[in-house]
Amino acid sequence: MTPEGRALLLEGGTALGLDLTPQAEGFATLLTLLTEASAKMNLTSLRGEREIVLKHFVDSLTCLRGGWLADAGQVGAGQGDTGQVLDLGTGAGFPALPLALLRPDLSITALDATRKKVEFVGRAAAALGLSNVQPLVGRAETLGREPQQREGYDRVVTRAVAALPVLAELALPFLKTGGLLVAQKGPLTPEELDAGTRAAAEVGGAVRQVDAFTLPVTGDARTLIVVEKVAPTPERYPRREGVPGRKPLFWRAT
Ligand SMILES: C[S@@+](CC[C@H](N)C(=O)[O-])C[C@H]1O[C@@H](n2cnc3c(N)ncnc32)[C@H](O)[C@@H]1O
Repeated sequence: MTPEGRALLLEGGTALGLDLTPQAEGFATLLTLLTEASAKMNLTSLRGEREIVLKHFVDSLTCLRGGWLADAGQVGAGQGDTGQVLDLGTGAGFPALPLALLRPDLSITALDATRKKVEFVGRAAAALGLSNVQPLVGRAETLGREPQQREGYDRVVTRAVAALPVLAELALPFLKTGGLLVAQKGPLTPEELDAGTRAAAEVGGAVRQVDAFTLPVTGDARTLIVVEKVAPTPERYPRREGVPGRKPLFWRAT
């Protein structure tokens, strides 16, 4: 990472109230791994140090806004003191890898349907010495029905994966009652929020916060949506693979 890239990383962190100095070397290694791997396969659309630092690294860490992940281990008392976090649709490891660098106390499962992306996340986690990241390949619709996955997590984080009604159906089955979905999105329309609120209620959730803000340095619009699981998800959800995206609850497919 160049001195300019490091300065941007630290500036972005400061804007989020985070001192990233201790993790700067880890982020530099991740930048190298991502750049090398992207030259060989289609891992991420973002290219170039500035974009990766701001729109992958700093953007990923905005899931820490509001402190919703601070007490992830407190949910489901008696299950150990490590918060179980699922990153649903992690892609090349975002937000899972930046989050794991900052929060060794969290046990993060990085799930994606695309094997080569998950394999990259596993390789990157090993190179970074992150023993708190577990890669998982598969579709959320199917894994969310497996007994060892369903209701297995304190938090689900997810960045840039789907419309809110789709996220609610895919994510809520993974959460213990009392757990939280922390969804990172771009701008959110009132219509999407309305459909997402109704979809969340259908699968056992309630929207707790909608936090609209701008990404440090770039000024891009972002929204962090927090949904609490207040009741078990009905057995019929999630519907079979592809259906939540094709026929979203209370929403039109995009
Ligand atoms: C636009 S990418 C975002 C990746 C990453 N979260 C990021 O912010 O860079 C969306 C990812 O979600 C994954 N995905 C979408 N629907 C999924 C599903 N039903 N189950 C598992 N992964 C899914 C895709 O394979 C893709 O890698």
